[in-house]
Order: sequence, then structure tokens, then C-alpha cells
Amino acid sequence: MSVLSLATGTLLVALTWLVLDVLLPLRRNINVAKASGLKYVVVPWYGYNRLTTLLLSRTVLRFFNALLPAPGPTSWRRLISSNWPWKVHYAPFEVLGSDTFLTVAPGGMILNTADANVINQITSRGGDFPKPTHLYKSVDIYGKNVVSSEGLVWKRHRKLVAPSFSECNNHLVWKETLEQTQEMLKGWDSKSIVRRVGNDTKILSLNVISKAGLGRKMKWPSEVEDGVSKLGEGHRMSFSYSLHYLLTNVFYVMVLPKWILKLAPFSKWRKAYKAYYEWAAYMDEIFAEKEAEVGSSQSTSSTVDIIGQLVKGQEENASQPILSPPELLGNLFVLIFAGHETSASSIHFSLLLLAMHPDIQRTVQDSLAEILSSRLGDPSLWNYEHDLPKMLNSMLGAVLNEELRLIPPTITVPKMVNPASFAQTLVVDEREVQIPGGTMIRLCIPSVHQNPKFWPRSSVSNGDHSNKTSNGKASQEAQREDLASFRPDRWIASPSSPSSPGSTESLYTPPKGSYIPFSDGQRACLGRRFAQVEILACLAVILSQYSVELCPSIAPGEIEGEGETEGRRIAAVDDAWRVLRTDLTLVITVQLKGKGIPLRFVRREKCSGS
Ligand code: HEM
Repeated sequence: MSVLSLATGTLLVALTWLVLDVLLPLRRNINVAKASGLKYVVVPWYGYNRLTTLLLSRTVLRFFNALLPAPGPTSWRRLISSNWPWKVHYAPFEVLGSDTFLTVAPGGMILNTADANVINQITSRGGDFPKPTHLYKSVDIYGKNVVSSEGLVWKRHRKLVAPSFSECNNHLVWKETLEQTQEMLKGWDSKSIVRRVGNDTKILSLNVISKAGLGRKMKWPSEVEDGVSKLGEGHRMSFSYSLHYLLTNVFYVMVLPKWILKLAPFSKWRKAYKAYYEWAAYMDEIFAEKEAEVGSSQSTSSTVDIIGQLVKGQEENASQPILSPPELLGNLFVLIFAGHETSASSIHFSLLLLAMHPDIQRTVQDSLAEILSSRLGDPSLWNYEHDLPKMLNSMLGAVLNEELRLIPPTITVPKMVNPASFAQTLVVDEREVQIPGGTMIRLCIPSVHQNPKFWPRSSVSNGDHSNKTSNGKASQEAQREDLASFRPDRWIASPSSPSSPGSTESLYTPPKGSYIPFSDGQRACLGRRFAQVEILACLAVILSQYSVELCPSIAPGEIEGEGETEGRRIAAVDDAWRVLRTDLTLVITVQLKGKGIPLRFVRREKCSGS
């Protein structure tokens, strides 16, 4: 065969592929999008095809990005990446003039929404809009679980797992967090600057979930740092180190077959396998201990932690246990996985935002002083039933709500139109729209959290705390800026009430579907209360004893005149915003990469400026 005929043949095959696999499916999908009446943007490949996305993002996308100016909010180069809601928030919806739009590719369509009403329909009709479980396979490293299953299987998992999140367990979370935070502070007290606050909050969160979830006390922080002391009999790694190492390197365990990890030439991979294996071995022992404890104990203390409640649930169904051993382990792993980084990052970013807003921090501290009064300095006297509800409804609760609005750890909640159905009807802008079975859906959390239709402007920027704005461009710009800013006062429902500084206020309730850091509906986060208790308790201990400050990069004396301190502070705030804008990236949850932002924790009586 000549070279020419070979080239012609190859060209014909390529053209046939282009027509049959790309152009015709794209035309068909565009027609479906048109028929729906929704706005749509054509993109060259389907974002939920992971292999195609991985290959083409690193080649085609990089090529175009290097060649062309920065993409606008509705450019295909922007919308092709799955984390665009984090990068451009509400902007694509604003430009398209619609809170729901489709991205259309040859491989399929994705419905993107920042409309609270649409989100509400989707999360409340679980059967019509199930979770696309194929996206969650990677979390099944030990076995199927409540996060990665759907339908009847999910119901079986949820039936056993949900009762573990009891008020008794929340008590334990409260108590353990108060203790662990004080231990963490001992380490911070001796440092003039804490450089990696996020690392420490991760250890704190892991220690809390280890106790409240697995009944295992982890001491701050030496147990995690030291991999070999405290070895259990017959083990080659300590319990806490194996868990810590597994979570830090979980990516490899999720994507690579276990035999490759075990035999890999890289020590990091082999160690990840060892941690994976060792943690499971420890958990077998813990299960056995717990079974004996639950079986012999009349008291409820053995079932306060999550594992105790799970074992009890299984024993109550002894004739036909609800979950198999791999499923039990799978659930415990996934609870730790889902719960530790999310809470840790909320604590970290709340501290950072408070350091950037000392006025808000002082309001929080005043509010804590009002709630705790003479007990402020002694967390051992704090009371879960009495103090936590007040904290939740105070300026501290508002800070947490606002932090989760602005930097939600999870960026999108994926759903799909039930593939077994021909289509499902959604009411979009008061019009019925048919979405074909199998269409993927993206609930865009940062976008709906900054959708001006659902959020009142804060009293700081508005004065009257209403969401009525005049029509001008300047007003729209102010609203956009307001929603992109950290303004916890937007949550204080009645700022004019006499009970300043807000400790007994009830907080603003956003319209259903507009505030979804924990998702919503039957698949909403099981650990919501767990996380709230942990985050509030930790922040309360820190802020009752310390003030958190940024570390100005401008040296004293560089700015002349009376306003030097304020000038250095403002420059530090600008630096911090710049780092937040550029270095916040998505690594499973939203994380601060690079050097991070160092913080200073100053004992309250020594605070600068207070
Ligand atoms: C600030 C902290 C947290 C945030 C923002 C958060 C957020 C979320 C979100 C958005 C979902 C839905 C995910 C999806 O459908 O793809 C979810 C589900 C879940 N979360 Fe959380 N979470 C937090 C803390 C926790 C904690 C502490 C635990 C456990 C200790 C936990 C356990 C779970 C579980 C088990 C599910 C799956 C529920 C189901 O599908 O039935 N989460 N979480």
C-alpha cells in the first residue's frame, strides 16, 4: 500500500469519526438544548468524561489558554473545567441572563443551576434526580457506603449510619473539641507566628473525629507526627499515623489498583498501601473490642461514638445484619474522609477572615463574653445544652454561616436526571422544561451563594438591610462586591434589636435552595450538626483567649506618619485577599495551596489595638 493511500485512508477514518462521533451527536444535543428553551453554551468535550477531560485539558485547553487572552465567564475555556463555579461564581449566569443554563458537548449535556427554586425541586425529588454514583466510585476504597450509593442500597446504608449522629454524639464532639483546641493552643502559644494554621486544624479535626467517630483518643499532635511509637501488637505503623498517612495520600489509594501500590518502586506509594492495610487491620480489632463492649454493657456509654452506634445497630438486626464487614469499614472511612477536611478548612478560613476583619472579630468576642460571662476563660465550665444554641444564633454562628457561603468546602453537588426515565420536568422561571433522562446536573454552590436574587445586602454596605436596589449599574456593582465580601452581619436578622451585640439574635434564614454548603433534601450532609458543633466550639475556645491577627509584610517604619499601624494592617489585608484569590484551589475540597497565610495569635490582654 502506498503512503498516499495510507494517508487517504487515515484521513477518511478520522473524518468518519469526526462526523459520527463528534458533529452528529453535537448537532443532536444542540437540538435538544434548543427544544428545552434554556440558554446554552457549546463546549468541545463533555466535562464528566474524566479521561477525555484529563487529556484535553492538558493539551488543547492549555494551548488555547496560552494563545488567547484570559477567558470570559461564558467562554468554553472557562466552562469546560468542573471547578468554574469556584472561579467565576455567579458571573456566567449574569452574563447569560439566566440562573439555569446548559453546557452542550458531543458527549452529552450538563444542566448548571444557581436558581434556588430549581435546586429545591432537584434536591427534594431524589428519585427523579438521583446522585450519579459512578462519580463516587473512588471513595469505595474499603467498601460501598452511604456517600457512594443510591436507591435501595443507599437507604440500607443510611438506615444504619444516620442514628449514629445523635445528640449524645454531638456532646462528645463538643467535649473533645474543647479539649483538643486547648492542646492545639499550647503549641501556638509558644510561636510568635503560626505559619500553617490549616495543617493544625486538619490534625485537630482528625483527632476529634477519631474520638467521636471511632472511640479512639488521639493526643495532640505527637501521635500523628511519630509513625512507629505506640505500635499495636503485630502492626508496622501506629493507628493514628496510618490514618493520617492514608488521608494525606488518599488520592493514590483511590486511583491506583492496590497491587500496583503494594509493589510500586516509589516508597510513598508503598507506604500509602501500608497505611491503607494497617488502618483496616486496626479497625478490625476496634470492631471486635466494640462488639464485646456493646454486648456486655448495659450503659449507653459504649454507643456514644459512631462506631458503637453502628455495632449496636448491626446487633439489633443480628439475624440479617444491615451491612457487610467491608461496608461497615467503608462507611467509617467515608465519614472520616467527608468530615475531617471540610470542618478543618472551615475553621482555618474563619480564623483567616476574622484576622482580616478585626472589627468583626471584636463583635464575636463581645458576643462570646456575653454568652459565657464569668466562665469565658475556662472551657471546662462550658455547657453544650446551654451555650451551643446561643453560639449558633450569635455573631459567631453568623461568621460560620458567612464563611461557608463565601468559601464552601464543596463546590458542586452533582445530580442527574433519572436515566431510567425518558425525561423529567423542571419548572424554570415559571415555565415547564423537559430535561432528557441521563442529563447530568451541577448544583453550583458558590454561584447560588452569590446570586443577588436570594441574598439581602449586609447592613454595612446597605444601611437598611434590604435587598431592594435601584436599577443603576453602580448599584449592581455594589451588590456584586457585597456578595463577594465577608459580611457576617447579613445573617443577623434583626440588627436593631436591643440585645447587642447579637448573642441572642436569631439568624437570617435564606430562601430554600439558596444556601446549600451541606447540600439539601434527603441526601443532605449527615454530619452537619457534628461539623457545626466542632467548628463553633473550636473558634469559641480560640477567640475567648486569643485575638488572631495577620502578619504585615511591611516592616515597621516603612510607612511614615501617624497612620503607620493602620497602613501596615490595610496592606496585610490586601495581601491576604490577593493570596485568597490566587491560591485557593480545589483539591477534593477548597484548600489554600502554596505558602499559605501566616497568622499571629495574641493573648487577649496583650492584643495590639485592643
Ligand atoms: C463544614 C463541614 C461540612 C460540609 C460543608 C459538608 C458538606 C457536604 C455536602 C455538600 C454533602 C453532599 C455531597 C454530595 O451529595 O455529593 C455532604 C454529604 C455528606 N456528609 Fe458532609 N459536610 C461537612 C461535614 C461533615 C462531617 C463532619 C461528616 C461526618 C462526620 C459528614 C458526613 C457526610 C455524609 C455521610 C454525607 C453523605 C450523606 C448521604 O448521601 O446520605 N460531613 N456533606
